[in-house]
Amino acid sequence: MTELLTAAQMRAIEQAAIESGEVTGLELMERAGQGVVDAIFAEWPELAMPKHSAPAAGGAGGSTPSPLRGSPPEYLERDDNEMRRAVVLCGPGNNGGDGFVVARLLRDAGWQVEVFLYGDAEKLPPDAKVNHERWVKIAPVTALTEQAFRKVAFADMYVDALFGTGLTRPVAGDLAGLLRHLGGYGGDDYRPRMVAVDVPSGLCADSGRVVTPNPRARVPTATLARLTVTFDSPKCGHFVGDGPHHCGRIVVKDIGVRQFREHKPNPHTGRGHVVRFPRTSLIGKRRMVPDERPFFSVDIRYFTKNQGHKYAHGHAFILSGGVGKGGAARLAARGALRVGAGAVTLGSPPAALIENAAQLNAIMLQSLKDPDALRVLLQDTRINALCIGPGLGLNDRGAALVAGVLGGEEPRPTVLDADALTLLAQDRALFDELHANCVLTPHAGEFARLFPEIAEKLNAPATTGPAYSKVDATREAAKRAGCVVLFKGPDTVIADPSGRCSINASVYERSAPWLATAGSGDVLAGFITGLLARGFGAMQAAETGAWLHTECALSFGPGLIAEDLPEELPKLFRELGI
Ligand SMILES: NC(=O)C1=CN([C@@H]2O[C@H](COP(=O)(O)OP(=O)(O)OC[C@H]3O[C@@H](n4cnc5c(N)ncnc54)[C@H](O)[C@@H]3O)[C@@H](O)[C@H]2O)[C@@H](O)CC1
Ligand SMILES: [K+]
Repeated sequence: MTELLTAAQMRAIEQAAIESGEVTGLELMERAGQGVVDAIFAEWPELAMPKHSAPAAGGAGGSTPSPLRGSPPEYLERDDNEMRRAVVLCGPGNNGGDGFVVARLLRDAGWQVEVFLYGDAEKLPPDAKVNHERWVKIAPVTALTEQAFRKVAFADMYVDALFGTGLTRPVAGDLAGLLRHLGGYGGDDYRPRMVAVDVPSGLCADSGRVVTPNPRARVPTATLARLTVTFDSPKCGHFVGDGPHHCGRIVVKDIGVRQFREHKPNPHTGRGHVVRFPRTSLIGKRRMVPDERPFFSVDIRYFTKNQGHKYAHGHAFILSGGVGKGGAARLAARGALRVGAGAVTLGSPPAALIENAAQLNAIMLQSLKDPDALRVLLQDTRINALCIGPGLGLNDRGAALVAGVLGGEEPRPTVLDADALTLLAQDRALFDELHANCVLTPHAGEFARLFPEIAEKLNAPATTGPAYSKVDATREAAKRAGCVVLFKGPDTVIADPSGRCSINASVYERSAPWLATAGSGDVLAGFITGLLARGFGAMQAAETGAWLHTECALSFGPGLIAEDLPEELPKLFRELGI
C-alpha cells in the first residue's frame, strides 16, 4: 500500500532531510522542478517535440520522444512562433520556488516562458528567492493580477505554482478572482493544459477541500488541473473530498527523501529525526511510488490455510428484516458466501421464511423471531461473524436484535450497517455496547446521525488550512466508537481506534461511478462479514472488503447491479492467484 502524507508530515520529512546534511533545500527544489518538467513531457509527449513536427495533442503514434534536455534543440534558432509557450504562475512560498525552477528548465528545453509572481520577491523564502534571482537574470517577472493574466496569449502549458502544502488561509481579493477564472468560472477552460505543482492552488493538501472565506460560496477558488505532480508521496487531499476533481491525475516524483520517513536521529548530532505520525495508507491498484507494492494484496493465507470442512472456513450469520424487506440481507449473505465464508445462514422472521426460502439455495435459512431465539442460535460457537442492518427495519425487533448481537457473553465480530446504524444513533446505551471487533459502515447521512458533532466539523466550511478532513473525521469516529469505522463514498476512509487509517479511493484510474447502485452497500457489508468469518481481523476485513468491492465493480464495468458484485469475485480471485 502507498503511504499518504499530510502537509505537516511532508514538511517534517523535508526538514529531517535538510538537517541530515545529505541534501539542501535548494537541491530538493531543483529535483521537484525537474520532476514536474519530466512529468509534463511524459503526459504530453508531443510537447517534447518541435511545434510543427509533433503529432496532434493526444499523442497519436504512440512512441514517447525523449525530453529535450542535454543537447540544444535545433529549433532554438527558429522564430518565436515555432516555440512552445508556457505561462508559469509563482506564489510567495516554496511552491513558487518550484515554479521558477520549472520555468528555467522549460526555457532550457527551448520554450518561451512567461513568469508571473504573486507577492513580494523580497519576501520569498531563501531557496525560492535564489531561483527567482536565477530567473530574473534570464527574463522578466510580471506581477500577477487577474487583469495581467487575462492579457497573456494562449500557451501550450500553464503551470500552477501559487500555493502548495503551505496554504493556511482562504485566498482573497484579486487572486481569488484569478483562481475562480482558472477553475473554469466564466467559461475559459485551462484544464486541458494546466499542471499543478504539488497541489492545485486553493485546495487544502490534507483535506482535499477548497479553503474558502465564504460558507455560501458556490464557485470554488481553486485551479482545475489535468495533471498534478507531487513529491515523494501523494498527500491525503489528493484522494479525499474535492481533491480528485481538482487534481485531474496524480504523478508522484521521487525527490530522494524517502529514507527520512523512518529516519533515526544521527547518533552524533541527534538531528534529522522524523517523528512518526499516525499512518494513512492508500488502498490502490496502480503503482504510485517506484518501490512500493503495486497491488493491495488480499492475504491469501486466510484462503489457503484451512483445508478442512465448510465450518473450518467460518460461518457467517446475517440477520434479515420483515416480509418484503429481505433483499438487502440476501445480497449481504451472497457477498459473504462468495468472498469465502464456508457457511452462511440468514436469520429471518418467521413470517418472511417462505419468501426467503424461495430465493436461497446455498445459503441456509433459520427462523429468528426475537432476541431470545438469537441467544439460542448463538450458542452455536461455529457462528463466528455477524451482519446486522441491511433491511432490518427501524422497529423494536430491530433494536432488540442489535442489543442481542452486541451483548451476550462472547460478542462475535460484527458488521453493523444501514438500519442498525440508525438504531445505534437513536440509543446511546446501545452505541456504548460496541466492541473492538465491530465494523460500522456508514454513508455520509448515517455518519452524521451517529457522530453529529464530528459531522458538523467536517461539513463546516474549510476556512483555514489544513482543514478538518474525512480522514480526521473517520479517525475520531473510530476512537469514539471503539471499533472500526468505514466511512463510505468514492473516497471511502477506514480507521480503527488506534489511529490506523486507510483510504479506498474509487477515483482516478479506479473510478467506478456505476458502483453507486441500489444494494451495493449491502454487498459490501456481506464481503466484510464473510472475511471476518474467514478469520480476518476487523480492520483488515474492512480494508480488503472495500478494495474487493471496487475491484469487482471495475472488473464488471458499467451496467453493474448489486447482484453482479459477488459474482465477479471468482474471476478476481483467479486473477489474484487465490
Ligand atoms: N516539503 C518538501 O519536501 C518540499 C517542498 N517543496 C515545495 O514547497 C511547497 C511548500 O512550500 P511552503 O511551505 O513555502 O508553502 P507554499 O509555497 O504552499 O505557500 C506558503 C506561502 O503562501 C502564503 N499563503 C498561504 N496561504 C495564503 C493565502 N490564502 N493567500 C495568500 N498567501 C498565502 C504564506 O504566507 C507563505 O508565504 C510544497 O508544496 C512544494 O511545492 C519543494 O520545493 C520540494 C521539497
Ligand atoms: K500549486
